[in-house]
Amino acid sequence: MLNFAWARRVVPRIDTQKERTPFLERRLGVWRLLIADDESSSFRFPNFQWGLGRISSHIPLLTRAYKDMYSISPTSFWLMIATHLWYAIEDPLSLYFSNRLLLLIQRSVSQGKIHTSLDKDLCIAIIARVSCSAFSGFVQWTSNNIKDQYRMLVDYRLQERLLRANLALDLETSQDNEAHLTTDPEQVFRCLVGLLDLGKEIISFLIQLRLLLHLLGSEFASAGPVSIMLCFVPLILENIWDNDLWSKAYVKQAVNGEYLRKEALTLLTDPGYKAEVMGGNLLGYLLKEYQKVHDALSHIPSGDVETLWRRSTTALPDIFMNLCNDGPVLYIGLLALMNPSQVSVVQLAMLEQATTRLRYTFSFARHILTFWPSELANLKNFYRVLDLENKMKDGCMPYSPADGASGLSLEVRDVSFNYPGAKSERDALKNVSFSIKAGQLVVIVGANGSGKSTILKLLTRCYDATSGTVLVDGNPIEDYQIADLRSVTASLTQEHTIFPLSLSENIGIGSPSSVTDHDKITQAAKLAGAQDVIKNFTDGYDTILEPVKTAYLSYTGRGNEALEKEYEKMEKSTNVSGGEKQRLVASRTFMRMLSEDIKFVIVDEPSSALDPGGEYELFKQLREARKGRTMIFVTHRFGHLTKFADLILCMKGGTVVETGTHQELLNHQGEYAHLYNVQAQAFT
Ligand SMILES: Nc1ncnc2c1ncn2[C@@H]1O[C@H](COP(=O)(O)OP(=O)(O)OP(=O)(O)O)[C@@H](O)[C@H]1O
Repeated sequence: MLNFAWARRVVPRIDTQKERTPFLERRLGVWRLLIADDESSSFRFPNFQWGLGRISSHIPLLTRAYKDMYSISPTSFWLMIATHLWYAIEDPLSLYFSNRLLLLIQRSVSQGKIHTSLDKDLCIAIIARVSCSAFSGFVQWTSNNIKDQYRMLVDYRLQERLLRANLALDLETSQDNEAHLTTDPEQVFRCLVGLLDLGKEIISFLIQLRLLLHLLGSEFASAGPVSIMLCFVPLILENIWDNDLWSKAYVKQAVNGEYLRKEALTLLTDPGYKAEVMGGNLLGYLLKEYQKVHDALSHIPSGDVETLWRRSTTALPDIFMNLCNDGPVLYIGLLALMNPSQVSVVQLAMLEQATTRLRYTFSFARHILTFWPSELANLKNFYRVLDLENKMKDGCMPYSPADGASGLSLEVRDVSFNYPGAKSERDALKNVSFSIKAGQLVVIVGANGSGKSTILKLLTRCYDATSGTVLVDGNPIEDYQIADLRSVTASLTQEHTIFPLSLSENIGIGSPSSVTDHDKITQAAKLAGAQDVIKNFTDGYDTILEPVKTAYLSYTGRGNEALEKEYEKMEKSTNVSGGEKQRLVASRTFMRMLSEDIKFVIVDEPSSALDPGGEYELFKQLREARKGRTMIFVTHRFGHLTKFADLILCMKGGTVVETGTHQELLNHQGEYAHLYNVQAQAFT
């Protein structure tokens, strides 16, 4: 790698010497650029060396990937290998036929008459050349078709595997960095085919080399090796002057304060900020601030870093590279000048043709190896995500409540818990103990951050306690099969949201086995008070409130007014109020609760956006569905629920500070009474 005068080495602060990764740093305009510089200054074929080294160290991974690819469609796999083999010999073969044709024509012309045998040879050569081209066209057409179909099939299967792996992750594992690795299954196919392409180019190169030496014959032998060497020169120089930013591994960071402020001010034009910007009459202020940062930026070269990089280079490398590309032809021309009698026009043409093909082979191989590292990284990430193991171990014991059971009984014994990776010093829960009898209606109250929602997460086994035990019907919760526990639980929390599906499916999915049961769906919507909301939509239950992106406008379509209007009509997402959304989401929980199987219901503050009437109705309907179920509510509003509760848990700072009924806790005059009185005072 060339050491640029402007570059300075940056070593990130990492503890061990071994882990140090040097970068070249450069400032361009508002950007700070860090360029990976793994092999420092010695001369090399960086990409080739890198690529082959990486390939060998990833053989197990590649073998696994090819096996997967093969198992998806063995026939397509072998057909693809066969077409690659054909492509490997196609170039040398057509080169051979072309040159044979040229030689025969030359001989024919130089002898001034056409011999019978020569004529026959010429015919065969023409037929061979034409057949080769025709067959090549056929293989190309077939291989494109096979490859497209195979790619779609592989993409689909790999997407499915990734989806399955992601859906199977538990909450804790899904929050891990590892689960968020960037991976695109579509690139997996490209990576595997890229390696086949590379193999094809290597075979093709070796055969071409052999052929070239053979075709040139003994009288012109010395020109061959030198011409081939000259083909390498541009490749070597390209690596030395590898000065295209796109071919480097880099990270760019905007470090100019004014630029960042300009970006922030521009962001404020987004529709999400519109109401506040208008309401605050911020137009004048924002324009003035924008002008200020704009003035401050006027002396700094603007544009993206890639453009700035290009502008900072000179034309000399480009000129020199072009001359080097012409090296083989110039060399042969020189030979012809020095010794015209020895060099024939046909030989010149052959050499020119052969060296052009060789150069093409080199640059194609280089192109593959430039992009291959990122494709390989993607492949690696893909399998890392597939191989992720859930941190939470599933239990073996099935959970099947007895007939006529009045709900789950729960016991929390001396439980402490901290969220994985939490930055807080304080445990989210500390030495919490309580027990809930089957069929009880329990309300958890307490200040923000006191641990109410966390308790629900442990009772539904979203997380396991750091210490202590949670018992369900007398057995440790970890002993049960998680899927069984989930199948008897219904939940409604603030985190519940509307899926990008029809309203009917949004509700029906609460009980997947009844997803098409329209009567049940309307009943659930009625219980949640969502029926009137749904009736207002033209498409009723078929409405999709937040659809996935449906339309794409091509780049050249921009500016075409008629097309743009059509495009805008195609994108329709509908906004609903916060309260309407909560009613729709609650319908899904009611749908679930319509099933007799549900024995445990948790409700976490689902009514923040509901009007008082809506809130009262929601809690009433939930309470009325309590028969045969244990119910736990988390709420900040005491009125509708706490008076009906069999048990109230009052929390503070991660512990349960009081337990009892509404009246008992009021008499106790502690934390609960304090919270209750604060609310009650508002109405007196
Ligand atoms: N995913 C998380 N990662 C790290 N810490 C968390 C996480 N969720 C909650 N906490 C922390 O755990 C503590 C208890 O949070 P929890 O959500 O249980 O409180 P809460 O009583 O339900 O609060 P609120 O009334 O505001 O909903 C808080 O200190 C909170 O910051």
